[in-house]
Amino acid sequence: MSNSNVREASLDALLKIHKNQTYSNLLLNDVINQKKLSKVDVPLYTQIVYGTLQQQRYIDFILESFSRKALDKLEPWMLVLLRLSIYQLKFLDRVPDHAVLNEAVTIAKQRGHKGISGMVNGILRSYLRNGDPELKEAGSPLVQLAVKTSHPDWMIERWVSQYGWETAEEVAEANNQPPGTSVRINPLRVTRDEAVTELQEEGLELEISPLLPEDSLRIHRGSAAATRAFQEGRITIQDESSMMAGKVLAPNSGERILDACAAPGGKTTHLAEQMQNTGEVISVDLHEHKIRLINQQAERLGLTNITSRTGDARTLELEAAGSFDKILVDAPCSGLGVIRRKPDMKWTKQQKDLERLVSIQKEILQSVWKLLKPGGRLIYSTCTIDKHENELQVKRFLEDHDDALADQKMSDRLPEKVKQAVQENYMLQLMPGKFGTDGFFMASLEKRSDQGE
Ligand SMILES: C[S@@+](CC[C@H](N)C(=O)[O-])C[C@H]1O[C@@H](n2cnc3c(N)ncnc32)[C@H](O)[C@@H]1O
Repeated sequence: MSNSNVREASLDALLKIHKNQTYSNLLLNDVINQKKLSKVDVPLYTQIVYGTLQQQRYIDFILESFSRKALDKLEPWMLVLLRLSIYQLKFLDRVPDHAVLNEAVTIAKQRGHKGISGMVNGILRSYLRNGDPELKEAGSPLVQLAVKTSHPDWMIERWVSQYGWETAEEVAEANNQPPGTSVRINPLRVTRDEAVTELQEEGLELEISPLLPEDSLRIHRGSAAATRAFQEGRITIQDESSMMAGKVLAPNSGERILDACAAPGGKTTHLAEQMQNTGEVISVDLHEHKIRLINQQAERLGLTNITSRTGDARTLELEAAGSFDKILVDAPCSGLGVIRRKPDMKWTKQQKDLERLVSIQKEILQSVWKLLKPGGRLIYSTCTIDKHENELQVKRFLEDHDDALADQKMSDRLPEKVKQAVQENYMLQLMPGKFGTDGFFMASLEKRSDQGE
């Protein structure tokens, strides 16, 4: 397939995302599964689609200074074509400028009329002649940072107010870096060293995780999902930050565990593995269609100690009070810690979504707390970095619940390297990229055992 077909496919994909018909993380699987592109074309396609989404704000800043028409007045396909062309001219060294220009003009001729192709040609040539506009033209220092790192103003504003300028900038820069892939080893089927040998024999380049050396491998080259080790349940693709939630909950063999927000089952299966396929993990998710995903993972990994069911964790009355040894609440959240995996989130997420999520998280925590045994442990986790969803949520919960205690020993169950990110001994806030992981939060709470006795 030629590069021009890759660009057509990228244009179609970005147009679908632009019209809110799909999400970036689903697209790639679609294109590969439906064999729309050959294997060799996938890296360029991925780079153009993800890169254009990642840099959209900066690209629009460039386009605004060269287009006579306001960008929202352009036909969507033309805007998307201009964006992906500017992306290649500015950020992709591997494609020569004249090739980008020629193909953009050809596509514009095919999809539009002569006037449109002339406009596309004019805008791209002006950019090549004049280069980037001055960043200070973007506005205040905050807006300049938002444009430079290609984020919406509200996200930058929120991070600056919650963490200060320096961290906000680090987070925003990290969000534009490619995400890593790590895998969790299924200890019921394979040792770490056996997994290393097998994956290397399949051609993967990897290293033993510096954070969780017994449990995880970082994959630097090759597709973990395509390996026999994955298909036959010897490994699971999971970020190391998520593995830490399972390590911190630390379920024992024979225990009864609730995973209150469980789909697609990444953490449920980790808990079940740690329990040596004994005891019971009750895995609940609000969405019926996602229960299938948990079951598929359990089957793939050979786990029979998981019971999955649909349910609303805000009103879980299916279980007797105090009937679980440990509970995981991996709550629905804004996902602001995983932007590098889903760059379109920058343009689809809205600030008002966060308020709604904070109240859902609060309701879930309150409801499942009743189900925890006295002396039991609850881990609350999210893949966001927003303080309202994280530390403020947990602190308020502790204030409102006399029988809840901050687990001061959480650090003992964490990798040495991340302990510097522990707050007040019972909360961990990982920032995106800082330790090579996603942005992730967890807090460990214990239920008093001396109440009501
Ligand atoms: C962060 S994801 C969980 C990821 C999962 N723990 C894993 O590691 O694979 C949050 C999940 O919560 C579910 N959810 C949202 N609202 C819920 C509710 N009220 N009760 C139960 N599950 C809910 C969503 O469907 C979503 O699958």
